[in-house]
Amino acid sequence: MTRTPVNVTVTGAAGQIGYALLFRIASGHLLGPDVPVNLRLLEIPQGLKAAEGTAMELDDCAFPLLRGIEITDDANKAFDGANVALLVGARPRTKGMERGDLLSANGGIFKPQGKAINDNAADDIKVLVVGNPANTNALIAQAAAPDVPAERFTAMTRLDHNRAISQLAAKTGAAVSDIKKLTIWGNHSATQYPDIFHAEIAGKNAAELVDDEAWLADTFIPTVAKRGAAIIEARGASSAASAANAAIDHVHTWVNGTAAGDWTSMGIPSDGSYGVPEGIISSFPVTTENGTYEIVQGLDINEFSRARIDASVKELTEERDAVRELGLI
Ligand SMILES: NC(=O)C1=CN([C@@H]2O[C@H](COP(=O)(O)OP(=O)(O)OC[C@H]3O[C@@H](n4cnc5c(N)ncnc54)[C@H](O)[C@@H]3O)[C@@H](O)[C@H]2O)C=CC1
Ligand SMILES: O=C([O-])CC(=O)C(=O)O
Repeated sequence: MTRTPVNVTVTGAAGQIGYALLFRIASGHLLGPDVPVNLRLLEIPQGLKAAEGTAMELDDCAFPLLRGIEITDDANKAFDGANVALLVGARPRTKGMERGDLLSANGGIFKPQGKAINDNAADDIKVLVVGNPANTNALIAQAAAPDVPAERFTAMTRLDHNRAISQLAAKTGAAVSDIKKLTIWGNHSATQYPDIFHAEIAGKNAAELVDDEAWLADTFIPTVAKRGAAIIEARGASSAASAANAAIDHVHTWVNGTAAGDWTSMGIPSDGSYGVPEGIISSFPVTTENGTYEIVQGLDINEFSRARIDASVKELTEERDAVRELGLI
């Protein structure tokens, strides 16, 4: 049976994450090995030529699942009929830029893109925001799309999730595949909280196995939370392949489901669970099934975790208040 191709829109397609992402979407890693895709690439005018070059290379791969590529600088065209949207293009913080300037510059990108999604995307649209500050950019886009169910707007904390699994595997000597139920709470920023208190390593509680609160507080959490900065320091450029990989993981899990006995981390609009104010886009432990997700409920949050979740959530509410004051939501 021939399946209808899924329309996947990628913004910032000519950037470094775009370059690491598009080939994996076209080869079937985003949605599955039997799902054909149409790619829609959105760039600013200065990025169009490079996007065309990437499209030439995509053609040269002769991917059987890739049914078409469109390149545009018009958001309404890029999101027309989109089923999946990966919002990667963003305004990076430059020297001397205050946080308000950064939020306002990104508001100028994510508000019109949210509206274009609202007006043009397919009814089943799923949005992942990668461009930083990812959680608040997702909130801006979501607020500009009142006709789209809010839960379709998500922000990427899967890279943090994967980084935390890798660090925990290195500490304990466990295989990555033996680590389950790890959680990233809060913001994709240095305040994020990677939580191993409910995580399991080959079925045993990870925090009990590690049994080293000083390592948790002084090594594990800061290493995961500041990994992005460490990559920039080492590579001279920010994470690209690992960020693209996490974007693939995020959407693949959302569409195809979490494994039994495991969960993942996604930045999603809070429903008030775990005392996180309703509406802000914060990372939670979630299970996914049939293209929908649910927050894992009933976890016991100890004092160590509570203080850290609250600190990251406070930062998110401050970012929300700042974009509200700027008239962006
Ligand atoms: N959530 C996460 O875990 C991570 C997020 N990031 C963020 O992802 C974003 C992209 O990173 P890179 O690809 O390395 O940046 P990059 O600078 O290489 O590429 C960004 C691209 O976006 C384009 N762009 C800018 N404004 C646009 C607009 N309005 N519409 C369409 N395209 C637009 C630019 O022309 C450029 O080609 C950054 O904001 C970065 O901070 C990076 C790593 C991890
Ligand atoms: O700060 C950046 O652009 C990179 C980033 O988000 C990360 O690697 O986690």
